[in-house]
Amino acid sequence: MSRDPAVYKDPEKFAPERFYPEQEGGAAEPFLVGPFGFGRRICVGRHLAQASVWIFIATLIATVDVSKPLGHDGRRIEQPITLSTGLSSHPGKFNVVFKPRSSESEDLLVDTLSHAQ
Ligand code: HEM
Repeated sequence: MSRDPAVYKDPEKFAPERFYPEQEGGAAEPFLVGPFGFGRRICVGRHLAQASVWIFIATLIATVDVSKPLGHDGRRIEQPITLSTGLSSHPGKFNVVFKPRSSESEDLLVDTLSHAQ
């Protein structure tokens, strides 16, 4: 459903801006509805789940740089991206480096984590 070329232009491409409204220069492609079910038994936690993912991603991209790991030769290690198939699809294992953007970012993350435990 999420990769139907009749609904999504170039559906395999990672293009979050596809969901922007037309007034903001986007294609206004529809948000997915399937992952949380349908009808009267639709997931009651969907708003909490979506808000939690939003906060997590926003925190991550605001505070850390995410990059490919370096090999012994100092070059970035390229890794194949694989996806499982089935009822839901998960990415296969790959390594990344999370590096705080600044000492302030690092302090913020450490402080936040210490309150979460
Ligand atoms: C990304 C996270 C989540 C996904 C993908 C997800 C997905 C789903 C799906 C597919 C269903 C079945 C809907 C159907 O039968 O049509 C469901 C049901 C349900 N979910 Fe979630 N869910 C998520 C997070 C949560 C959270 C955070 C909570 C609670 C805080 C929650 C509570 C429930 C409950 C109670 C049901 C049963 C609803 C019913 O049968 O009336 N879910 N969820």
